[in-house]
Amino acid sequence: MDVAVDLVVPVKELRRAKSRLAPAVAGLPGDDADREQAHRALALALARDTLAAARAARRVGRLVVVTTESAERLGDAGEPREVVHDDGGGLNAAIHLGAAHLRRTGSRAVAALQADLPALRPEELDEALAGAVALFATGAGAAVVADHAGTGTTLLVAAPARALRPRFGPGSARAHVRDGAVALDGDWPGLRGDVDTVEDLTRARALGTGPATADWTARSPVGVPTGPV
Ligand SMILES: Nc1nc2c(ncn2[C@@H]2O[C@H](COP(=O)(O)OP(=O)(O)OP(=O)(O)O)[C@@H](O)[C@H]2O)c(=O)[nH]1
Ligand SMILES: C=C(OP(=O)(O)O)C(=O)O
Repeated sequence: MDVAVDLVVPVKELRRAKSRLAPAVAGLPGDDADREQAHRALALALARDTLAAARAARRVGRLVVVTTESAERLGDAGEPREVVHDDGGGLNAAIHLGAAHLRRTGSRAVAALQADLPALRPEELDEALAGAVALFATGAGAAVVADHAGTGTTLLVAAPARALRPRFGPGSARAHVRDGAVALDGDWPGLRGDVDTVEDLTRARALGTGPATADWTARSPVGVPTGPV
């Protein structure tokens, strides 16, 4: 196996996650509790598909999830991964916790991957990680993959000798580049396809999502346009 990079995936507490996706469940039948349940199920489906694709990537070594959710909820029992408890400090703090956990016991390059990439394909992640490792060989300290809009970050990779220094949040792609990360080019629509809004979910469906998100949309069609993107 061509292992090169250890991965941190932050997964927010499901009942607080993906608030911008509320319109996807607003028209569903039932009461508020039913819609909240469907909203949590959608956030979980996005994370499960992301984690399954990441686990299938050949270049991913250890995979650490930082979350308050249970490991069993987040995927198949057979998927090897470690879980670090989120201490409630927010997204960048969660990534710091995961990276520190990895670096205490390892010396590989470390990356942070967002957990809302339901159309991610393992080959895309492998290509991006290979691109980052090639850059490190030329002296770069970090590499970044911007989201489909070009403003956010879906993947941040740090060379073995450098701290990860996550600056996730609005405008994070530019913040990571300002901090020395090199932006990776690549035709990786699934890797760049973070799902924050119903429009993003429609785009991801057109690319083809993993089974958890496909199952959610099949069972909860209201609020998710089914026409051409
Ligand atoms: N562990 C952890 N993960 C987080 C936290 N905040 C965001 N994330 C994760 O970071 C990634 C990107 O998060 P956002 O798109 O900002 O997600 P969000 O806060 O759930 O979405 P909105 O409520 O719509 O802003 C997703 O994988 C989230 O699960 C946090 O406080 N802790
Ligand atoms: C947290 C980020 O983005 P979003 O909230 O748009 O997913 C980011 O891109 O750094």
